[in-house]
Amino acid sequence: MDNVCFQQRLRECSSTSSSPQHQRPNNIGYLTSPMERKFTPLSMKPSPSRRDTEKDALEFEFLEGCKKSGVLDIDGLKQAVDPNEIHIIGLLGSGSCGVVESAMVKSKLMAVKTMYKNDNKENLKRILRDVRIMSLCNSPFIVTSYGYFMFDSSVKICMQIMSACCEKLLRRIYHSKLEFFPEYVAGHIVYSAISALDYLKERHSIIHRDIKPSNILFDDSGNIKLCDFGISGFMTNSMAHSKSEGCPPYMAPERLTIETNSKYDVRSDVWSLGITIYQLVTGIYPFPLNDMEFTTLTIIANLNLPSPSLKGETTRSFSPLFIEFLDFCLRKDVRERPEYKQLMKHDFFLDYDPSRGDFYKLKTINGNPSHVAEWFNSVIARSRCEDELKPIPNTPCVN
Ligand SMILES: Nc1ncnc2c1ncn2[C@@H]1O[C@H](COP(=O)(O)OP(=O)(O)OP(=O)(O)O)[C@@H](O)[C@H]1O
Repeated sequence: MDNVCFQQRLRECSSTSSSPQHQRPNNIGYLTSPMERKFTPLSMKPSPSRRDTEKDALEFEFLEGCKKSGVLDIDGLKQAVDPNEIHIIGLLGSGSCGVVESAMVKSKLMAVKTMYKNDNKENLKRILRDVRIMSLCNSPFIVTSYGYFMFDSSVKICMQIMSACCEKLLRRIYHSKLEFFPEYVAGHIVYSAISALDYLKERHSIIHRDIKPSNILFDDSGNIKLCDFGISGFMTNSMAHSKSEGCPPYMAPERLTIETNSKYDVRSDVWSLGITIYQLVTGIYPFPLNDMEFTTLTIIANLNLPSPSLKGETTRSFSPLFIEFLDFCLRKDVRERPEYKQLMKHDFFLDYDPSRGDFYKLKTINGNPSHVAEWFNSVIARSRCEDELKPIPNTPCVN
């Protein structure tokens, strides 16, 4: 490997705006401003001297999208909704691109994600991707979109409301000194996330590219769904061809290396899921994190250094099947890392497939009925809401 290129790619990654300490747009507020409530399609003709065809295409897509703005599909009923009918209740979360709030819309409780538009092409690309992919998807393992609103300076996506993301749960668990995610919950997350990722790949040729604890959501019934498609990409010949952003600490080694970062496939999401699961069950991000993100990324990208493994875990015990499954996901050399279809044949995955009847693991564990919903609700009951905002030491702070 050309060391100069490698170092350069690592520096790019560690300085990206989607680094763990995401930068937030300074115009984010909890409340919807009166400006946003008024829908006025933009006149977006760029001046001839500053013509950028890609930006023109994005702005055209935005104008086309405006035609469907304000039409929500709520429980099978399509209806035109006035932005004034969005009654914000409270903040659910925030990310690099905007805020997510709970809201009542036409007597339906929803999550409304507001993303702020600026002059930056990448910002518009990200917003449009999120809108487009959310509208496209129909999977029990992906948060459902009801529709969206487009305004001059922002876009709102109205979606199914979930109860908490894995990151918030992990923070609650850590600060209340509860047991980290049990293996059977990890199994349920693996089953749901891989089903969602496989659906995205097979049905829409989409790669998620941003798998991390904050993008995996729980509802009160124990359902697990993926969200946040802002940096997802469309693949050609099963390969992604853009060196798009992501969250560097969860990026696969091949995405950190200059020769391969613009040509990778869904196996990079397998790695990110592996790191996420490792963190949820041990409570620890598996690489040393210090002020120099560059150092962390160098360790991840170095194929000669060992991968994290639950084999060495001394504080908790895990089944050999789970350990093996995670070891497969965390193979540093992408050529040795399995794709979804291979992982879906692994016994650990199959144990959590509800269609397997008596073999379905969540029916009984040690003879006792065991449900993810019970676990989730007991964590919520036994921990404090304010802890969701407190970071965990040595863990990427992604939101
Ligand atoms: N449908 C939802 N229901 C409940 N909470 C949600 C929902 N969608 C998102 N959230 C919360 O809001 C947080 C931020 O959402 P999201 O990741 O979509 O924003 P983002 O700006 O794209 O963030 P990122 O910086 O991770 O890319 C999530 O981590 C989660 O806690």
